[in-house]
Amino acid sequence: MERFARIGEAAKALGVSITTLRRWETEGRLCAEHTAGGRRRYDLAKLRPEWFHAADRAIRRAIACACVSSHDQKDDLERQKQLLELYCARQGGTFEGCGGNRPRRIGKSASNLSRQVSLSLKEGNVARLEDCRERCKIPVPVMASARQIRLGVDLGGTKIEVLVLEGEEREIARRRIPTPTGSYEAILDAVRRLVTEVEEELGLAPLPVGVASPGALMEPTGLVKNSNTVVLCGRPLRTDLEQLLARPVRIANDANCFALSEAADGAGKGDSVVFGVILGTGVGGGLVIEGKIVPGINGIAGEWGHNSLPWPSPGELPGPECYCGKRGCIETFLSGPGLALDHARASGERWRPEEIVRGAENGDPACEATLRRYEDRLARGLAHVVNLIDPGTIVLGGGLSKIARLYRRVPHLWNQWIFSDRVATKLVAPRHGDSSGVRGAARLWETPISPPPSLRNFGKSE
Ligand SMILES: OC[C@H]1O[C@](O)(CO)[C@@H](O)[C@@H]1O
Repeated sequence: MERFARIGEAAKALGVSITTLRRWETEGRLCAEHTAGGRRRYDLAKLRPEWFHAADRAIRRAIACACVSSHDQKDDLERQKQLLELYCARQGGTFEGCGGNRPRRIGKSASNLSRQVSLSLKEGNVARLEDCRERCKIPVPVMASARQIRLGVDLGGTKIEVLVLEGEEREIARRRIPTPTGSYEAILDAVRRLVTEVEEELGLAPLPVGVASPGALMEPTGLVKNSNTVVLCGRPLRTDLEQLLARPVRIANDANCFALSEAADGAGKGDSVVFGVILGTGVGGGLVIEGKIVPGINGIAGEWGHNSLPWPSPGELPGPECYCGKRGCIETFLSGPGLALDHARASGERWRPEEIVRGAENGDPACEATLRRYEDRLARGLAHVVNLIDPGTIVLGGGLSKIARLYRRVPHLWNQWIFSDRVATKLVAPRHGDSSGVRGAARLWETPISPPPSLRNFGKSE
């Protein structure tokens, strides 16, 4: 690959049009080099450093440190972290996140941190923030965060959606396409296309991206686990997207993003403990406490869909086979395919969930019986959730959350299984419908997820 590219090649490398590239140059966000003959060339090693530094990436170690001096500078800290994260992504590395604090207060860990920084400075591996600003000539997310623009991607089993949110509520762009089936690379490419198209159309500098995805990232490898979109399993989704998009990416479980969105400005707003449930191709759950996602030490908090169905009747045992290798998981009864399978077993008819719901509305006894079994199982499953975490609100999401009767019937049924004389938990429909996942993904850049345990100890002596 030629390092010094003509304008068309450089625009292609960045995934933008020539007009956008020219505008960035006029705005001083990137500079061209000049050949001896006075021709403009764009240095790809600066624009897409990850293509050129793959070899030394493996041996380089960077410590990124952001600091502010008081609590009311939280926004400033977040901006510094975004800048550092972008810098690391541009160098081809992955930023794992480190908090900033008042150095005076963090005492021992501060001195360990500064020892690590000076060691790395000696090794030539640390870039000061000023250096990052200087080197990140190409658009930085600081600009976006000043305008409070966030970009979320919902990477679902059936559709990929991109959303750009301005401020708290305003959706300024949205795109949705069917998820390409069968190939991980096709999924990555679809995300890249959607993100760059939407940014280009709005004339935005590359934004940091939040992604909602089924499953979780295995730490410390960052490989995906537990995704019902099985081509994602075992893949380094975050690193691959960071490299492809040349920017920092945060990924969280789809149900966690859904719960975050509904707790922030949706049906759970005002409640300190909100449990968000996905009833779709898969069944998942996310827990948000005081406005923050609780990811859990294994990254699986809320995954109630892979517990076995509680208080099973003999006819429900051992239960259908699950893709996770077990039998009788809640997901095998309460997902869309689970509902269809249950109806087919009982009636011999292979109907889709929406046909079963319509059938029940039109008085079909087999459809009515299927929905009653579904409601009873949902009540038992959610009773476990209430007994365990006792949330103020449970919000249902995913395709099956559109079944209106669930909100009337399930709270009557769950009383018998919940260990309390009175149940105040509300079961509610999502305010943002099936946009909640993508809204929560965009919010990943506003409410940082608590760092995994390995990073919580960052700066402490080993
Ligand atoms: O997509 C819905 C849910 O399905 C799962 O992959 C489990 O099978 C969860 O991780 C996700 O939240």
